[in-house]
Amino acid sequence: MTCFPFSFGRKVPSVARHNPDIDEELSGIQNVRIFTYKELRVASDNFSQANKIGQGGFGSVYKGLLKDGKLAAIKVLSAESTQGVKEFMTEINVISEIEHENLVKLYGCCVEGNNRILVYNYLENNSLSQTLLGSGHSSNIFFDWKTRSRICIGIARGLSYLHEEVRPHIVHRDIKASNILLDKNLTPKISDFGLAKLIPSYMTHVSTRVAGTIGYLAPEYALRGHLTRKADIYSFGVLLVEIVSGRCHTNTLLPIGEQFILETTWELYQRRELVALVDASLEGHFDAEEACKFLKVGLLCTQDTSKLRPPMSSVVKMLTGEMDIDESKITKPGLISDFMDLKIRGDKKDGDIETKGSSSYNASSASDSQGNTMSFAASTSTTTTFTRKYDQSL
Ligand SMILES: Nc1ncnc2c1ncn2[C@@H]1O[C@H](COP(=O)(O)OP(=O)(O)OP(=O)(O)O)[C@@H](O)[C@H]1O
Repeated sequence: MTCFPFSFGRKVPSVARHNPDIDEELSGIQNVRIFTYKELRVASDNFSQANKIGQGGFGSVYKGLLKDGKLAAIKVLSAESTQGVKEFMTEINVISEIEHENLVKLYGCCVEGNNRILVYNYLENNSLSQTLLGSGHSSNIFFDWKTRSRICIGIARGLSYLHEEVRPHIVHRDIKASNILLDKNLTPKISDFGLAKLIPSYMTHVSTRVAGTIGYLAPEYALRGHLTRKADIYSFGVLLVEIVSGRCHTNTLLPIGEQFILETTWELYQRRELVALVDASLEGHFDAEEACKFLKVGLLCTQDTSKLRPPMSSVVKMLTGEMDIDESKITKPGLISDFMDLKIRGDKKDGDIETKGSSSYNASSASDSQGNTMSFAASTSTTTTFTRKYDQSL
C-alpha cells in the first residue's frame, strides 16, 4: 500500500492517466495524496460492515487503518454524487490546503474509475449529534459546562477561519450537529466543508444534501436560495443553542409553539428567563452568566434580517468575552415556523408534513432553477417529508 503526493509524472489514477486535458489540470495540484482503490479496500477490510461507521447524504463512511499506521475515515461518495476527475480534483485541492485545529483534516482521495473516495483524519468521539444530542444520550461522554463552552468557541473559530481567512471564502452550507466531530480530547472539528461544491449542479434540485438541514436553515436561504456566509451564521446560532440546552433544534413531541428551540429561546429571552434553557443534566453546575451570554449570541446569529447577524470573528470575540454583546440588536429570530406554517398532522396529503413519531426530523430543502419551488425531501434518516410551493412575495 503506497501513499504518494499527487503530481504530474507520478503514478496517477487509471481514469486520468491518458487524458491530456486532465493531466494538464492535475499538473498544478501538489498537496493531495492519492490513494489507490486497492489500498483503501485493504485499509477498510474490503469496506466491511464491521468497519462501517456512518452513512451520510454523500455516501458511506468506513473506518480504516492506513499503511502508515494512521486511522482514517474513508468516505465513499455515492455514484450520484460523483463528477469528473477534473472538477473533483480542483475542489479536493482547495479543501486539502485548509488546515485548522477546528476543521477535519483531509488526508487525500481516490479517483479510480467511477470511484470518488475521500480519506479523512479519523476522530475518536463521533459527532455532536450522536453524543450530546443522541437519542437517550447514546454515548458515555458527559459534557460539562467547560467542555461545552470550549466546543462552542472551537466551532466558532473553525467557521470564522472558513469565512474570513480562507481565500476565496468558504460557505459551509450545512453547519449542524452531525457535521461536528470530536477528537479524543473532545476538540470539535467541522466536517464536510467544501463538499457541497463536489455535487454536480444538476443535482441541487433533487439533492437532500446541498441545501442544509431543516431546522438549521436561514429563512432567506430556505425561501430564496440566497446563500451567503450569513446563512452559515444562522445555522451556527441554532447549533449554539443546541449545545447549551442539550436539546435538538426540533422536538415534534412538544406542544405546537414549543417545538422549535429558537421559539422557546426567544420566549425565555423576553421573559428574562434564559437560564431555564440550560441543560438540566448539568444539575446547576455551570456559569449562568456565560451560558446566558451564549444563548444571546445564538439569538443574534439567528436574526431574521441577515445583516443583523454578526460576522463569525465577532461571534468568537463575544463568546470569549473579548467583545460585549449589544443587546439592543437582539430582536425576534427568524423562525422556520413563521414562514412554513408548519402543522404536524397524522394524515398525509400533498403539502402536509408527515411524522412518524420521532422526536426530531432531519429533512433538507432545495430550490429549482426558477427559484420558486421549495421541496423538503426525505433523506436516509428522515422522519418527515414536506413539499410546498411558496409564494414569491414571501
Ligand atoms: N473523520 C471522521 N472520523 C470519525 N467518524 C466520522 C468521520 N467522518 C464521518 N464520520 C462518521 O460517519 C458519519 C456520517 O458522516 P457524513 O458526514 O457522511 O454524514 P452526516 O454528516 O452524518 O450526514 P449528512 O451527509 O446528511 O450531512 C458521521 O456521523 C460520523 O459518525
